[in-house]
This record gives sequence, C-alpha cells and structure tokens, in this order.
Amino acid sequence: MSLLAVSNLSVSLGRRHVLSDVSFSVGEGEFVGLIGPNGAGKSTLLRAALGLVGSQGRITIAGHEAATLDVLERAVGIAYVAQEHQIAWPIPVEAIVALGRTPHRPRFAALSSRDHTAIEQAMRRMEVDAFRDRAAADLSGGEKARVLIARALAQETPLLLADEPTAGLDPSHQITLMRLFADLAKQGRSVIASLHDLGLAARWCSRLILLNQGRIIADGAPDAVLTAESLGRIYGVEAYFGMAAGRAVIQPLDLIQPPTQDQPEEDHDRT
Ligand SMILES: Nc1ncnc2c1ncn2[C@@H]1O[C@H](COP(=O)(O)OP(=O)(O)OP(=O)(O)O)[C@@H](O)[C@H]1O
Repeated sequence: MSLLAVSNLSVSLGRRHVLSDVSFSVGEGEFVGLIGPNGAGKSTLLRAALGLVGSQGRITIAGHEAATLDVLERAVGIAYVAQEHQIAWPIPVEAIVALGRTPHRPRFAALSSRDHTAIEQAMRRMEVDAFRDRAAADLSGGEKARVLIARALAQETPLLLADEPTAGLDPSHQITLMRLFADLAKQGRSVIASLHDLGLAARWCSRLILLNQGRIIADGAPDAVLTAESLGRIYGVEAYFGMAAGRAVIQPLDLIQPPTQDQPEEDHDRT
C-alpha cells in the first residue's frame, strides 16, 4: 500500500517556483533519502506533503486524499521531525516525548500502558532516557534533536518524515539513527529523510530521490542515483566510490575544477 503518494506537486512561495511537477510514491518498508543541494526544495517538499505549505497537485496519505484529513488524522499516518530543533519550554524530556502520543489519546485522558511502552521504547532508542527529567530547553543541540526524533518515534506512525535528522549528531548517534530507520523499514514502516551526508545516504537508504531546483532529477537505488556524473553535474564535486563490509562508500573529495580559461600569454617579443 502507498503510505504517501504525491502527483504533479507544485509549490510557489512568494514569487518563487520552489517545486515543479513533483511526483513519487512511497510504499511500506522503504527508507528513502531525499537529497539535493541547498535550496533544492527538500524541506518544502516534506512540508507540502504534510500540508504545512499550500501546494497544487494531489497528495494521498495511506490512500486518503490529504485535503480531507484533519491534523490529528494526518498525525496518525505521518510523524515529522522539522529541520529546526527549537524547544523553548522548560518542560522535562519525557513530557516532550509523550506529546508524540497525542494523536492516539482521547483528549485529557491519562497515558495508557500502551502509551507508556511507546514512550519508553522511543526514549531508549534515541538514548534520551538517561536525561528524561531534565528540562528539554537546557539540552545541547544534538540532545534536543534526539528528543524530537524520540517524540516522532513515540507517535508510532507507518511513515516518518525527517528533515536533516543527522545534522548536529555525533558519528555514533548518526549511525544509530540510520540503523534505526533501516530497521523500521525492515519492519514494514517507512522513513523519508532529507540528508546532506551522501555517505550515510548511500550506505543506509534503500532508495534515493535527488532533487535539484525544485524538480526530481533521479529516483532509484542509491548506486543508480549517486554516480560520478550526477555528483559532478548537480553538486559540482568529484568523489571516491568504494565498498566496505558489503556496502557502498561515497566520500566527496573536491570541487570539480572548471577548465582554466587563461592560457599563458605568448611572449611576442621573443625572436
Ligand atoms: N517563505 C519563502 N518565501 C520565498 N522563498 C522561499 C521561502 N521558503 C523557502 N524559500 C526558497 O525555496 C527554495 C527551497 O527551499 P528549501 O528550504 O525547501 O530547500 P532545501 O532543499 O531544504 O535546502 P537546504 O538543504 O538548504 O535546507 C529556496 O530557494 C528558498 O530560498
């Protein structure tokens, strides 16, 4: 079943055409990396899929027209981790993670045992249970990011959208997160994560969607999308491609140098 389908999606912000005619569908069991240069439209695409920015085109969530779903109905189908990790309130980490259960709870009802299990599991997975009682506003940037990912995990949705979820995380927590997303996909849930780290994207995602200037340039298996040609053309970089432990390794190395225009001046005086 398609968890999210987007057809001919276009978004204009101000006078800018930010997304043009974007179509794709994500089924169960996929870990999709959304990649592309700064300003390509990745955040806007995630936000448009959630109905947070106006768009033209068609969006369905688990087969339902997104426009017919209210906020709570959408939140049962899709969890979202925004790019900005702002937590302004001095409330405990555990209370922030518990907010992920809101779509599943009757208003003003106490947390059920199922809610408690989901909250505990999410906190353990993101290793934030050790500071569950601390005020979330006082945490470091990476710790806040992990709390907000835990909140989205506690929501237990079939689909999770995450905007640059590895930004600000140390290598150990980056790998923990990518492994977790890959495991969720193996269990039949799906994740769409915008990523700038092409090495992590190539190594862990089952599929990559490459956006540039608001259009999908490539959509497929990582080794089909991340090629020397696409890295050169879209990012202007050359990269090392290899294999380690049965997985692709990609490391951008340097900017591709444009052919030099300046030829050495001829010495016309020489005879
Ligand atoms: N409110 C807005 N009004 C006008 N233009 C906007 C607005 N918000 C975003 N944009 C523009 O839309 C384009 C896409 O922005 P978006 O944040 O979706 O890109 P992105 O691929 O997520 O970039 P990054 O990798 O830098 O986070 C950019 O050129 C941005 O300047």
